[in-house]
Amino acid sequence: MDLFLHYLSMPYLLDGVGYTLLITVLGLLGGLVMGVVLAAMQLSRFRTLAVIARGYSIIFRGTPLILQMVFCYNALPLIGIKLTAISAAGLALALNEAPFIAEILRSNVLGVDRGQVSAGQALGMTPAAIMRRVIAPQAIRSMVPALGNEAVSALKNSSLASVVAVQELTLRSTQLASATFDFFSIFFASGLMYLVLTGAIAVIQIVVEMLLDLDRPPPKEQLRRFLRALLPGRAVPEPAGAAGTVPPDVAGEILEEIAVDPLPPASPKAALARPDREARARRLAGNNVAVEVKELRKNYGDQTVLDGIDLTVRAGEVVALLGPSGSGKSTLLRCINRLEGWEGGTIRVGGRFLGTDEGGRGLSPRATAQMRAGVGVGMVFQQFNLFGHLTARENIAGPLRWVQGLSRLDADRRAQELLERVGLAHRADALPRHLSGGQQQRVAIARAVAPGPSVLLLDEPTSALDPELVGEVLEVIRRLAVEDGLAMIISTHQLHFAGEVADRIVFLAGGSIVEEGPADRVLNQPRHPLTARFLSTMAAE
Ligand SMILES: Nc1ncnc2c1ncn2[C@@H]1O[C@H](COP(=O)(O)OP(=O)(O)OP(=O)(O)O)[C@@H](O)[C@H]1O
Repeated sequence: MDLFLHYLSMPYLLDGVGYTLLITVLGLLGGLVMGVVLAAMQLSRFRTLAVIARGYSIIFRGTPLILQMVFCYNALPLIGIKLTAISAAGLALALNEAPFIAEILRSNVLGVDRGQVSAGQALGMTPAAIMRRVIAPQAIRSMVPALGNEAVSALKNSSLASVVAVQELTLRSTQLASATFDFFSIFFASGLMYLVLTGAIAVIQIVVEMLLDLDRPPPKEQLRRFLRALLPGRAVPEPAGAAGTVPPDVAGEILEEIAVDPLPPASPKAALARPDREARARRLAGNNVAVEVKELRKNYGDQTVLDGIDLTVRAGEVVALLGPSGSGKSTLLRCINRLEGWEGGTIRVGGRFLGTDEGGRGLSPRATAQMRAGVGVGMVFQQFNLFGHLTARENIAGPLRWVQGLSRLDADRRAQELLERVGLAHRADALPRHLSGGQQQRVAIARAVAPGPSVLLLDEPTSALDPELVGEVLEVIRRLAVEDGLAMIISTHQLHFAGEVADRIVFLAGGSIVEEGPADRVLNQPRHPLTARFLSTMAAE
């Protein structure tokens, strides 16, 4: 035992620990930097870069680290790069770690819900802003455990540096054991030193995970969890109310969450029924054109999804898109917002060709995003697509700061105003996953109208909701239509709502508009047999 304690505090071995740490840090930091570059290359639009990165991964994941160490130390000098043993070992470890770290980064970036990316695009965020504000914060949270694993394996792999005579812990332990023949005490002491180092990595991982935890509890509870994670076998006293019973503040929160949160009273304007439809139609006919779609053709592979669509929507007009599933409603909305490209025809929003310059040449994703924000076209998605790591308030205020350049104060004020308007001011600090579907969609609508768009596209805004939540969302949309005078194109299966709110109904089937006209006329006296069949099927449901 004495010998064991002696080796534990022996400077010769402790120096070895220092070298071990140095190589590990070099390997991890270098691997992280190269991993980011490799991941970016693999995710890039440029195929050549992706192919080069993949080739690198195949070579460096597929060959033993020990050979890479020897290569860096003995072969690089042949081409004029002479490194010290420690630098060569650090470089080899970095080269070896890079493809593993790149895969962790890539898979976590791809794991972020694509709907949130579409929402960011629709809000006018540039690809860089989407990466920085939406993808990276969520990807980083989910990659911490895998990076912790990688750090532990890098630490253990650093022992291979002994092959190029780096005096790290394993080499020094072996040398000492060969000289003293006290194998057991020395290797036991060095094993314990490795355990302390990997234990420290585990502690760092736990702390980072806790700091990044979006549901982070108060500091006292955090300390208790930390101790419980460190001492899994030992009972750490639960605070009152933690076991079995729900503490009063949490119970209050849950009750608040499930409580009905009614919309504020409608403005007198919104409470009124639609004014005389014919007078309104005449007034709308004199308004500027908000959206103009001409001869739009869109294919997915061999399938023609939109086949020569012509559609004009005027400022303030509400158009309901009806049609059977697969008729192309969502695709049409996504094309209008330039979230999709197309094969033929033109689309103008607010008089501008979104995504192309005056000469018809395609703009970069960044320029398209800026144009989207400039023309003022908002979008609400079937699956809400709220940014999962941001509170309701931040979902609205964030894009106002990042895209419209508002100050934090102004953006927060506008977000609060809109949350009040959709009846959710009391849930401003809630994360999307703590809101019901109806509440999430109300926040998503508030987010879409926050920058004051002139055109709002709503893609089946209620079809992902439980029936009892549909009404609250439709009421928010109805009020927007009446109060704000936005041009709206709504794809919906809610016939009653379409009849009440829409000025015009456009019926799509097989990628073509087969009928369009005033909402009450189309709903009550459809002229095309497909419209009639669809309406009677929907009515029967
Ligand atoms: N990204 C895609 N890749 C390939 N095909 C697609 C893609 N998106 C849509 N489609 C196809 O395009 C057609 C139209 O789809 P779209 O979602 O626009 O219809 P929809 O009328 O909105 O349907 P629903 O009412 O069910 O949402 C469908 O046949 C669909 O399978």
